[in-house]
Amino acid sequence: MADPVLSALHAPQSGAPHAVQLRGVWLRLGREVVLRGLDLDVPTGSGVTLLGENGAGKTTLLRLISSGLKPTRGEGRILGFDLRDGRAVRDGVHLMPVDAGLYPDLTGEENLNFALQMHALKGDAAAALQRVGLERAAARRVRFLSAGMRKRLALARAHLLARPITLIDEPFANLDEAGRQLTIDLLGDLAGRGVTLLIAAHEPHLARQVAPRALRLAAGILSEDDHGA
Ligand SMILES: Nc1ncnc2c1ncn2[C@@H]1O[C@H](COP(=O)(O)OP(=O)(O)OP(=O)(O)O)[C@@H](O)[C@H]1O
Repeated sequence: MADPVLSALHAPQSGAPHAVQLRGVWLRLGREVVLRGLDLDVPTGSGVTLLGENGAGKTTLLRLISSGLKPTRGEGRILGFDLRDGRAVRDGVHLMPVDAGLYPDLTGEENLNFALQMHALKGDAAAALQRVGLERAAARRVRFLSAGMRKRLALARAHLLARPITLIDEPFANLDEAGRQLTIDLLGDLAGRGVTLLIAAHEPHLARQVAPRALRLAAGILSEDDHGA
């Protein structure tokens, strides 16, 4: 028998179709209940800035949307797929984690080409490295790059993959002024191409330039934030 909640989520919406839909999502990690009954609708092609204090659950929510964590309770659809269908969800979603999530023993260029291969995509890794000012890091192993250089490389990867849902955890950390502007340019470019962006950040004035809608996580509850601009 069809699950009534999932069926309702799957039903045509009156407005734009949604890239992300969550209904009554709870998530417990160890002894802690991090998410408490979240409802969320993110229209396809829109941008959301996710705010909240350290430990509020922003990373946890991004991991849930990317299928890296399963809800303890509740339902959801990501690009129309059941939230629990990890294989389908992962193909359409890219998560750039806060530590960049690169392979330290591969070079910059190898990291980009490997990511393209994993998604059966073609792309110009050399041009992507040039765009983020990392031409000279192309042949260097990631373990020898600085934190800011890794962040630039991870941004280049997110831009190159341009997955329909792109989740970015703290894109501005470790970056210099030019790197922050570059990040806004690259993420703005993705937004302009119709990518749905969710950005967890402590710099709402920067993130909201490309992901204007602000949501705040506090005590496991998600609410609209009109004061984050
Ligand atoms: N693997 C884990 N096991 C148990 N608890 C965890 C685990 N990962 C995270 N937590 C807890 O979940 C809560 C939310 O953490 P999360 O990393 O999602 O917060 P955040 O909003 O991203 O914080 P920050 O702004 O510091 O990056 C924290 O209290 C954290 O201790």
